[in-house]
Amino acid sequence: MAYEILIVDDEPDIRMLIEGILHDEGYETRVAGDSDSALAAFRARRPSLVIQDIWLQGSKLDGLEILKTMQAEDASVPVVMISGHGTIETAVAALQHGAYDFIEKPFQSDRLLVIVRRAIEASRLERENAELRLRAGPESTLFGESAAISAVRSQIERVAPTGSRVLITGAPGAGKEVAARMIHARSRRAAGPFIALNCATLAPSRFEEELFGLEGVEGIPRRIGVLERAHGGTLLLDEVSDMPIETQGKIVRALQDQSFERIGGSTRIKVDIRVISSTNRDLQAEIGNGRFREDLYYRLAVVPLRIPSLRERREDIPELARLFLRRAAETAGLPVPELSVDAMAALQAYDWPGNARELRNLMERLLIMMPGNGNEPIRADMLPSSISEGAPALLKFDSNADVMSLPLREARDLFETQYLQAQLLRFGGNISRTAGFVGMERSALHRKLKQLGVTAEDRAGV
Ligand SMILES: Nc1ncnc2c1ncn2[C@@H]1O[C@H](COP(=O)(O)OP(=O)(O)OP(=O)(O)O)[C@@H](O)[C@H]1O
Repeated sequence: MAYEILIVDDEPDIRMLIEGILHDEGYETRVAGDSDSALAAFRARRPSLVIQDIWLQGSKLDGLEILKTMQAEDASVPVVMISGHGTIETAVAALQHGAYDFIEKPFQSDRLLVIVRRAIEASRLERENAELRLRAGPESTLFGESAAISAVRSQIERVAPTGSRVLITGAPGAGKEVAARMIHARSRRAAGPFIALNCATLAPSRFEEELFGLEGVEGIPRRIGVLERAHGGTLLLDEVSDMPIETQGKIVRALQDQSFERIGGSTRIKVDIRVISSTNRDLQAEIGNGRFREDLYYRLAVVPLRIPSLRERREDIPELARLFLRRAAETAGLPVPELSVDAMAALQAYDWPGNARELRNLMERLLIMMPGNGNEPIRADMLPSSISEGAPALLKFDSNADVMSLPLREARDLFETQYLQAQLLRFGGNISRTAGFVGMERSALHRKLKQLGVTAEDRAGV
């Protein structure tokens, strides 16, 4: 099947020129001259790629706004921007809004074709990767060597075989579902099903049918709910705080009796299920404002388990980053790239509001977008600017010409300060582990930090 490319440019000559170049290479094309027709074409049939001019005369939206709209509707279609002279800043903004690349006018046809080929290949790999990930099955081991995640793992080992209900709390993307799968995999129910119900994405009107199923009547087929499907195994109620309050009352009863009726049915169905729930909200507060039933809370939170955010365990970042890169490379059939020291330090200094999920997505994107397909190490300057800008000052040391104007003692103090700040950041501010790594006694490190004026705040990296 030929790839189809949508060309959006207000100048008919340029559109024809690009069409000609692409047709010669066997690509199919569609064209649009303004934002309305561009978006209509995009919505009518997804192209394999969009080539989008930044400046469009007489168009409702400019190229950047069209890009944002397309990305919001379907980020899997790569967009290559065309910029005229003096619009490089806009082109950079386009990259930040998800454009794959940009090409400056006037351009050589070879250059355009290289970018087009690469963009299509990258999006094909990205799609394949997502499919393979689904097939490879989800993660059921919480990786990481920090004290915080090791403590979570030992709690899991203890609680898994008991069959107790567990309430897992933690920020979005921190690994709550991985923890739930780990509990299931290490329980006596491991051979039974693991069913996850995401309460945040389910429409309130569909909730009860999804949970309890439907007794088929008069032409409506019978539907089996998740409570029945999870029989003999584990049911994860993901984002449980989003369950409608009326449904909460019904699930309390089902949990108490380990039995329920299908909607429209009158036979009680007995099940044997372990329920694990997860939330990123404060359920006590939800109880306080009447959105969550207290009796359900006490039934679910027999054993509470908190998954710490990634920024509370920065030591785990290198292992997780390498793990995610390796997984992505294996599924894409590409070599596993190294992460340079400066890239790793920048990753460790970043706060990861999206937690492990954000790290995983970034590693997958880097692998696919990298030049040289994994043969070169990933450097800090290849990371998004929000991450590379936060890299510890140490990394800029080499290019810091000012240091050459300092006497040796001051230059050494500056180096030691930056070096120790960066090392403390790697170890989450933990003095003992930092001391062990840099080869100093704990007390000597304390003295040194005091002498250099490195404060507790610098140590925690906040
Ligand atoms: N410690 C870990 N080891 C391995 N993979 C992890 C770890 N933590 C998270 N992941 C991966 O990060 C992604 C997000 O994890 P998960 O879905 O468990 O987060 P979550 O806390 O349930 O998120 P949400 O609150 O959005 O439901 C998944 O792809 C998961 O495989």
